[in-house]
Amino acid sequence: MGKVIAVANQKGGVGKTTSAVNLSACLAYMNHKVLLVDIDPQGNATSGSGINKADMDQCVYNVLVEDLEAEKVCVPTSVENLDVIPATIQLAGAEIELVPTISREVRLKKALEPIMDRYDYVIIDCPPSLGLLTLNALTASDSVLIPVQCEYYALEGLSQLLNTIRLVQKHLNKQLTIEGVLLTMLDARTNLGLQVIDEVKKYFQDKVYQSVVPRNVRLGEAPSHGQPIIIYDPKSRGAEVYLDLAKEVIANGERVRERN
Ligand SMILES: Nc1ncnc2c1ncn2[C@@H]1O[C@H](COP(=O)(O)OP(=O)(O)OP(=O)(O)O)[C@@H](O)[C@H]1O
Ligand SMILES: [Mg+2]
Repeated sequence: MGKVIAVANQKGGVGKTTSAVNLSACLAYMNHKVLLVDIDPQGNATSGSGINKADMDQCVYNVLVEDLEAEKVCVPTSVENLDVIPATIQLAGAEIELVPTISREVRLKKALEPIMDRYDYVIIDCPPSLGLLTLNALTASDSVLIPVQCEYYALEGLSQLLNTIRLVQKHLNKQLTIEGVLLTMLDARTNLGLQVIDEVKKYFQDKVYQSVVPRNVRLGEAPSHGQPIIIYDPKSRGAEVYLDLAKEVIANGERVRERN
């Protein structure tokens, strides 16, 4: 049975999609079967993994709102072992349309159940909000990976996210844990970035990944070519760091299995 990891932070532009796409592609590159689920109406994880949104007449919206089987919208990517459940702008309506529906927070979890045994990892890219779409992701997940941008105000707003995680643990998904905190977009030339790393480590301690994602031009360019960094520029620093992150995620999973 695959492990489900939500990539979440309600703050916008902190590197959620970049991390979801590239962690997924690196896990797939390391021979794991991976499903990337885009539940952000912006659909950036969809286009970033090379899927043309204009070609899609169905997406995760139809799964969440109309009970379409997840496998009907699952598409392979040009990366071996990596499938995507895409999102298009149609999903923007779901946040409101789901409000009156039964079990509105468990729709994604239920939809993924029939295809879970096909994958080693399911990575969910969340929108920058703590609404019903993110709640669906947290309810469907074993753990949450939290990207934190190395900038002033980095920790601001995180208490809201942690609070939501606690509420989900209490009411919807007891199993949910914090997978890890990923520092992103570090500009190593500034002291500020290093200060933020210290501060985040003080707060989250051993939950912070050793891998820290630098600001890297190639990482910023890759989405416009519809390619994960491991394909776009496998020798770049960005590719190296996301491969290291994938190794940490795998190793952490093995440690947890040994403990249980
Ligand atoms: N390490 C990096 N180096 C350079 N550019 C980056 C890096 N990480 C992300 N970016 C760029 O920064 C922008 C925001 O990143 P991204 O889309 O991953 O954030 P997000 O948290 O998913 O945003 P949103 O909240 O809108 O969904 C994008 O243009 C992305 O290409
Ligand atoms: Mg995003």
